Amino acid sequence: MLEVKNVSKVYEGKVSYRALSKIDLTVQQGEFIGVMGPSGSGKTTLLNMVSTIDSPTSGEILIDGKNPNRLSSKELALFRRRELGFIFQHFNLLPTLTVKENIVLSLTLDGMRVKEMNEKAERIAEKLGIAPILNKRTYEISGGQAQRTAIARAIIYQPKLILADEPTGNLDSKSARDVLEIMESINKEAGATMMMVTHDASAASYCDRIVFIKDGKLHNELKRGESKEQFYKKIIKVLSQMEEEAGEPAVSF
Ligand SMILES: Nc1ncnc2c1ncn2[C@@H]1O[C@H](COP(=O)(O)OP(=O)(O)OP(=O)(O)O)[C@@H](O)[C@H]1O
Repeated sequence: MLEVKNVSKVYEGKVSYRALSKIDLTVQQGEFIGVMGPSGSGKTTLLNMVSTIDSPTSGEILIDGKNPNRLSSKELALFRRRELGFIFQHFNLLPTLTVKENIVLSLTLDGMRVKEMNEKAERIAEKLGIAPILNKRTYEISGGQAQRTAIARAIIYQPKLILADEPTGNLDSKSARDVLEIMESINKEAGATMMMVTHDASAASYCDRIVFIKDGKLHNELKRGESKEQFYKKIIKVLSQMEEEAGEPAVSF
């Protein structure tokens, strides 16, 4: 589903900075993969490459066999809208629109009929428990509701690949758990492939596999296999080892 082949990223500037170095990663269709590592290790850089927000300096990324960097800007906009779903830490909702309008924004851009859009929005909102707030503005809703709205927006096209950058970073623990359970069910029931960057070991324990990045390189990998609790303990162990090696905190609770 997703192939990251020998990808490096150098940010050019007065002093150029190599943020990623020769990353190889294959993600299977339907896999829920987590990306962890210390602050500044290159997690968001990797996610930005995969999400086509930025392009690698060398190497290539294939999504479902396609290299998005080879698409024209118009094709790329359509590819992003229809095949990728984005979930961010700060929700990135448009404050002047209602919850429903935010959810159906990409359908509006594609010229779908209003009745069909409303039906789709209502069906998804029902599933995510936000049906009662569809007509509220985004400043009238809680963080947990805002993230569910962002998830509804991300899955409206039933994308093959959903990318999440610290999706629980701004949520209390109950809302974080709700959001992770929703993401888990989208992954298991709709079969969407997911990639999530997180600092939080308990969020990461929802994944099937975690790759750990350190200094722009793949450092380690853990597969879930057993219970969330066992997986959580293993994740904490790797994070503490990384912390010891670096002499700085790599984990936040
Ligand atoms: N646009 C940019 N220009 C120059 N350097 C950048 C740019 N974006 C990121 N970097 C640098 O690349 C490195 C990796 O950054 P990145 O945001 O990918 O790290 P991260 O692992 O996501 O960190 P955090 O957990 O703190 O969000 C950092 O040292 C950062 O300062």
